[in-house]
Amino acid sequence: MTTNALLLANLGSPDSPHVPDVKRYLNQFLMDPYVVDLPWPLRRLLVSLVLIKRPAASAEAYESIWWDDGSPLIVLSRRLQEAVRPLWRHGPVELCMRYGEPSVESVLKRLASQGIREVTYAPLYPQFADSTTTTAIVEARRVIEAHQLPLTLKILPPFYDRPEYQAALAASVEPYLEEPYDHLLLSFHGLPERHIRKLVKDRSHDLRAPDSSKVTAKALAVCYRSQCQRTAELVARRLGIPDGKWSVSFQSRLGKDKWIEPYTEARLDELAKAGVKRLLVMCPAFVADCIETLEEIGDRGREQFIEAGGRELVLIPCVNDNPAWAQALVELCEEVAELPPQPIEQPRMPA
Ligand SMILES: C=CC1=C(C)c2cc3[nH]c(cc4nc(cc5[nH]c(cc1n2)c(C)c5CCC(=O)O)C(CCC(=O)O)=C4C)c(C)c3C=C
Ligand SMILES: [Fe+2]
Ligand SMILES: [Fe+2]
Repeated sequence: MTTNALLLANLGSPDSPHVPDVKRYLNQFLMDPYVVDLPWPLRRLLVSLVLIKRPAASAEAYESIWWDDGSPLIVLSRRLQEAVRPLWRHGPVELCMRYGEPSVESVLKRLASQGIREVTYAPLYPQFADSTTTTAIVEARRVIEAHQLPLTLKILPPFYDRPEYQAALAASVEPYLEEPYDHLLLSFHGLPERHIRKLVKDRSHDLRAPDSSKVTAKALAVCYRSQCQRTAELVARRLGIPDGKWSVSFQSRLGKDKWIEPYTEARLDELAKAGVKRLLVMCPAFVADCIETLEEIGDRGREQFIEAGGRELVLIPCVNDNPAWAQALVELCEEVAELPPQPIEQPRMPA
């Protein structure tokens, strides 16, 4: 194999937890047509309205979780990069972020200038969504085309059901099951239902389905909610958690649209009211802890659960830089790197 760089791509964070940086980051993020999928004038209007109050609220949330060496998402992604480096035998291992720094553009340009010609590109999202996977791929292709970079991309597909990932995920949860607990909640990042309806052609596809067993392969390939449900079923089965002792929910709703359900906020109340005292929560839409896990679940969610009558909420860390996850990621990426170059598909256009 020729020199093949591994490029890990995650979502990104603001440069600092201060309002101007958070506002710039939110503007870049929310103006992405794969995230807020409205025609430009409407998107601009809606995002401008969100940018009146949200930057201050988000800045306060970022401030509360920020580490000495930066945003947890970035620091943990860097640590993963370091853990992967000695395992990847084919070339350099780099890290980029879809929003903020280090940008996809700066890293791809640097790789090309170093003489790299092949890049294994790994969007670090276990489940597929246009607002994460597609936009990460479209941005890399845009950069290559705009700067005429002599790079071939080999892309890691979503890996929610891959045994390598599932084993690493389950191993990260196992120690938390040793003490008695009442329930395990798997809280995934939410998504407007519309994002899924656009992709699933089958009108009878059920966006409320309590399990993934009846979902067709075609729908599963593009339905984020079904992939989340399948992720949870596989990990619960692997860990031997009985049905009824685990459930799925979706967090981080923004705006007034209908997002996929059940909402995590509602589930936290329901579980406390149903007598759950010691609740474990894991967040398998994320491979690195971030504002969504540490602040939304670890701080606000915990407070809400206890106010509703629960006793303890234990937030299980993401796979982060666990050696088993670094090894699994390398195995998944090696498989992709060994494939012949993929034909360039036309990316699906937003909105
Ligand atoms: C329309 C809004 C949003 C969609 C759709 C969305 C999808 C989505 N996001 C992630 C992963 C992450 N999101 C993070 C933060 C975050 N997400 C949104 C909005 C949407 N996300 C906002 C406004 C924010 C910023 C924080 C806030 O103000 O609440 C993060 C963490 C970033 C960090 O710096 O820590 C991640 C990771 C997924 C997986 C997803 C769809 C599947
Ligand atoms: Fe998000
Ligand atoms: Fe959030």
